Amino acid sequence: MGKAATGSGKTLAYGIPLLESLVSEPDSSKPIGIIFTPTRELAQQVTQHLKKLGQLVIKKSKFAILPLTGGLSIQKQERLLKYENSARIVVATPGRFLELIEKNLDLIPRFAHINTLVLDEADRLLQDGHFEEFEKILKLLGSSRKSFNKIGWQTMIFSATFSLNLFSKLVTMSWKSLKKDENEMEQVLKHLMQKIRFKSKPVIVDTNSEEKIKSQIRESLIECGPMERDLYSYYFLSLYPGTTLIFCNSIDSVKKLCAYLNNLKVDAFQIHSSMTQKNRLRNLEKYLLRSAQNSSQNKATVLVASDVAARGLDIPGIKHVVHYHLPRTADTYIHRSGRTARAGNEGVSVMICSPEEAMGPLRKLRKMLADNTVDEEITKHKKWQNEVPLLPIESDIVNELKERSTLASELADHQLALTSINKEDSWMQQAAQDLGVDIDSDEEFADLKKSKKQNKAMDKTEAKRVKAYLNQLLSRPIRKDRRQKYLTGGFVNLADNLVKKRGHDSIIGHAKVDALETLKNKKRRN
Ligand SMILES: Nc1ncnc2c1ncn2[C@@H]1O[C@H](COP(=O)(O)OP(=O)(O)OP(=O)(O)O)[C@@H](O)[C@H]1O
Repeated sequence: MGKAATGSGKTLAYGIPLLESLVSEPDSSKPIGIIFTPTRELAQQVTQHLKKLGQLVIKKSKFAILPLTGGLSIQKQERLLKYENSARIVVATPGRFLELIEKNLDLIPRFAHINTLVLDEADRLLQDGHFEEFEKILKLLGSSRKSFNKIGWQTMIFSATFSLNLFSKLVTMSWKSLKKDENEMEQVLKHLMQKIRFKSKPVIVDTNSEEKIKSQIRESLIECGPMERDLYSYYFLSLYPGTTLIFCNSIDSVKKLCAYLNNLKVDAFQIHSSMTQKNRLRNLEKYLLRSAQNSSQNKATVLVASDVAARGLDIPGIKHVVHYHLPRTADTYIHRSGRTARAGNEGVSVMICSPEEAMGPLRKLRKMLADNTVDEEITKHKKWQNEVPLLPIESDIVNELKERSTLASELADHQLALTSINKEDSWMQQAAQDLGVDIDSDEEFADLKKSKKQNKAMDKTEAKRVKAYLNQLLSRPIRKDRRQKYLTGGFVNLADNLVKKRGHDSIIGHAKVDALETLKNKKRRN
């Protein structure tokens, strides 16, 4: 059982021994190990990671390390499984793996030969509803294995978090139900022993028993009204460009925020579970590519994501993680934040929350993340606000951004309403065609369509006008302290900064700033 901070290299901790086995048994076609991951993207990433590491030694088959995940063609996966020397190491999501072995029972004895079973992000299995498929797989492989009298395989489980408390819902959980962390590991072990049926107590390698959020992550907080999250996200991106990952709690918010940012000419891509797998992977690729182009120009590149991207993803160069909504549980907060500050780097994690959230869920979150090693007395008197510094907000810049933000938001609502109407329309057309009904002659259908359009979307000319006006606003540079009349007046000589290309790339009159440095300086002053 391996526990280590996010981004510390757990993949290779299990990957290297697996590859070693592969190299030491090059001529056998027997599977060596199965790695289970909770998401499809993570399975693809682990496959790439291991393939890269093994490229010089794995020569027998391109498919020796094979990802088997949902969302991609099962027929193709069935075909690849038949190739010689393929699937020596399988990286799978439990659902698809179960589907494959239930469909083709010959695969059960084949995979029952493995020596190693790895569960990445294993603590997810402790959560309700995540275990059934995995349990079925264990049963099928286990009973087949008995028939050829093999001793058990080695089970390795990994995560950055192993704690039952961390799964409690931050919104509904009461203060009293927060248990102290004593014997927490024991509780988790008991739980896992029942579920995974370890033969004996597992060896635990815990590289960070005290720290819950790694010290290379600078956390921070933006407090704003519940309807101002868009505006403050835009503010953050305008002031601190760089590769950023923004997490939202709902798919609708992901779609809206992505459209909103694109309207503001910020390069934003989205990823959420209701997209097709191909589009999810394509958007991740586009994000990586654009981020590489933009970082040389100091421009923001954003991935707006639901929690499908919270665990395990290793995207190089993410400087900032923004929690557009507070996550629902503390484990999600740790994993989301861990998408930055990877492989020894530093990074920033910013929570955007309303004052109401700050009084409830945020306080609970901070309590759960509090360092257990700190003297009880000190912790008791330590104000939770001190633990998460507020990000300094410059109200004149926020005011500058307000009008464009409102327009971009209206336009995004309009765009999303149009998309959903169009989708419904094509669905209705199809249904009508199937039933042999002429949809245009049906007044009820036409009225319904009309009222929906009136409720959600602007009319065409209005949308055009808003877009044109927004673009006009966007063509004007943002200026710090617009009250300063002349570029050469005031404390900061704006003209001089402009000529010498000093200062901020998109906010005239502002110094170049870096979120990480700002927070480091703030902490020093505190
Ligand atoms: N010894 C090393 N030296 C330098 N970089 C490393 C080393 N080991 C791993 N890395 C790199 O560190 C990054 C993070 O590794 P990995 O994705 O395995 O982290 P993790 O611990 O699984 O994180 P998470 O808990 O978020 O899944 C990867 O890009 C990996 O290539």
